[in-house]
Amino acid sequence: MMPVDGRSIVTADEMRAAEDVAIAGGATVESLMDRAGREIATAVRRLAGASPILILCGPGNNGGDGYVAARLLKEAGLDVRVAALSEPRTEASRAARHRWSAAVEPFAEAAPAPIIVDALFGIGLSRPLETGAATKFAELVETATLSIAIDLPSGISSDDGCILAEVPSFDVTLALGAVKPSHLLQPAANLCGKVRILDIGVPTRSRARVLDRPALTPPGPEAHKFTRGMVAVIGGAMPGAARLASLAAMHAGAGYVLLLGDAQGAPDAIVHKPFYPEALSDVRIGALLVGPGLGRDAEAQAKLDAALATDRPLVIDGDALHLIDPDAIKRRSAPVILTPHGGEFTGMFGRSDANKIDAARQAAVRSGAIVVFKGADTVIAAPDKRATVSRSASVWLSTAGTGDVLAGTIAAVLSTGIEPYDAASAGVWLHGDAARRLGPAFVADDLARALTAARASL
Ligand SMILES: NC(=O)C1=CN([C@@H]2O[C@H](COP(=O)(O)OP(=O)(O)OC[C@H]3O[C@@H](n4cnc5c(N)ncnc54)[C@H](OP(=O)(O)O)[C@@H]3O)[C@@H](O)[C@H]2O)[C@@H](O)CC1
Ligand SMILES: Nc1ncnc2c1ncn2[C@@H]1O[C@H](COP(=O)(O)OP(=O)(O)O)[C@@H](O)[C@H]1O
Ligand SMILES: [K+]
Repeated sequence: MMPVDGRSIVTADEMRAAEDVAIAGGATVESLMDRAGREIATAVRRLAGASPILILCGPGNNGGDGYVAARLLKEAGLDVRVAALSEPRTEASRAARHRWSAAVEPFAEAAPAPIIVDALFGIGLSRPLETGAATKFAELVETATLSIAIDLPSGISSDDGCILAEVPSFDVTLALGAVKPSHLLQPAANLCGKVRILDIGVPTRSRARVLDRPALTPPGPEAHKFTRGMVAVIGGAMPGAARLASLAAMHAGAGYVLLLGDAQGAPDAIVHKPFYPEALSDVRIGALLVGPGLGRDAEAQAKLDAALATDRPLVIDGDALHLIDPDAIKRRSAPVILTPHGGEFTGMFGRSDANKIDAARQAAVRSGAIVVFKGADTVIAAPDKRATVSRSASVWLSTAGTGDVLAGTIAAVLSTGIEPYDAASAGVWLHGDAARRLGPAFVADDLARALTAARASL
């Protein structure tokens, strides 16, 4: 059972293609199912101890995995029952069913059990479960003391984070071979519980990964405040937002933070001046941040235009995202990182039918910028189609000002000269780690200060 951080995210089609490569290399569907069933049995045994187990099997290969695991668990002496939604329909799952020597209970009549293993549907789910089956399924899962989904909780589609039927929430999901987008994308991700990967011997390839702890180095003995990274933050109509971003940049490790705007109440370490355009051409600026609390009037537009006209790496957030045209960003030669939440993203790029990973990728291609599409499932995407998805760090991030803190954090990492995609990813990780450290009901100011501990942990 492997943790998911840093691992590839694979769509259903990419998983099937990987399976085809394995089969072309001499494996068979039966041998893959045998390996998957063995890994599942080992994991379930570890999780379930000696408690009685009910395995729910569907008609496809997900069900086949369930029959194999049931047989192995029974051979190991555990109390295992199987209930099937319908007869197996694939050759491999029929063979697996055949080797299960005990009874198969009708799904509708299955009695509850302390441990429920859901092997109804995996990546092959094509429509919602029928109402009766969905109700029975929810009852069995909700009354269990431990519920384990094989590959995916049945009723969520693999690639877009959508829930097709009413799906109960699981304690553990065992992803076969690789995580799928719906293990990370909301709302489906919230039903998966703890996600662990089982190695089924099928190598996978993908341009998308789960966010991992970054490798940031501490300053060396030769460091001084400007080599550590200088961040300039442009203030505006709502000065608190730029102050929060500046505070975050300092606590995330910037060597020097210049706040061009109202700094009333900000720590003395933050250098502040009224905004003047020439300040932006200081070559020591490693990252310029514009947008938090900027306002949306002509003055705000003039500040944004001045920032765009520089050759400094730029983070664009908040109000500035409402003022900017994605095509104008593409004309810029210095790096740009955009940090929209859902509303800002739609305002800039329009509504998309693509899943959140592909929508972020398309936006990155269109703008030529790194796009940090925020939410409980933040996606970081690059114009070359790399994408990283963050697991939800803390639901308590849903409070005003945490986006300003993220923008300042990313600017601090970017100012050190790190590649923009890596800087955005590291910033999202630091932000999430600071939130995890704080627990419930923090405010954005606390979050900015907690970045010191997050940065120190690397
Ligand atoms: N990839 C790999 O490397 C490996 C994959 N493995 C495993 O295989 C799984 C994928 O197997 P799979 O393709 O057979 O799909 P699966 O999810 O079992 O269901 C498809 C069946 O369900 C049916 N059906 C769909 N929706 C329905 C509904 N609402 N209500 C009723 N029926 C519905 C659908 O019918 P159809 O849509 O064709 O009408 C079809 O008959 C994968 O998740 C993993 O567990 C491992 O064994 C080994 C290595
Ligand atoms: N429910 C949630 N779970 C996890 N993270 C969240 C949730 N809601 C918001 N966030 C995170 O909190 C931050 C909020 O940013 P944003 O909406 O721009 O806030 P603000 O504009 O008030 O600063 C983002 O980093 C986002 O990913
Ligand atoms: K399943």
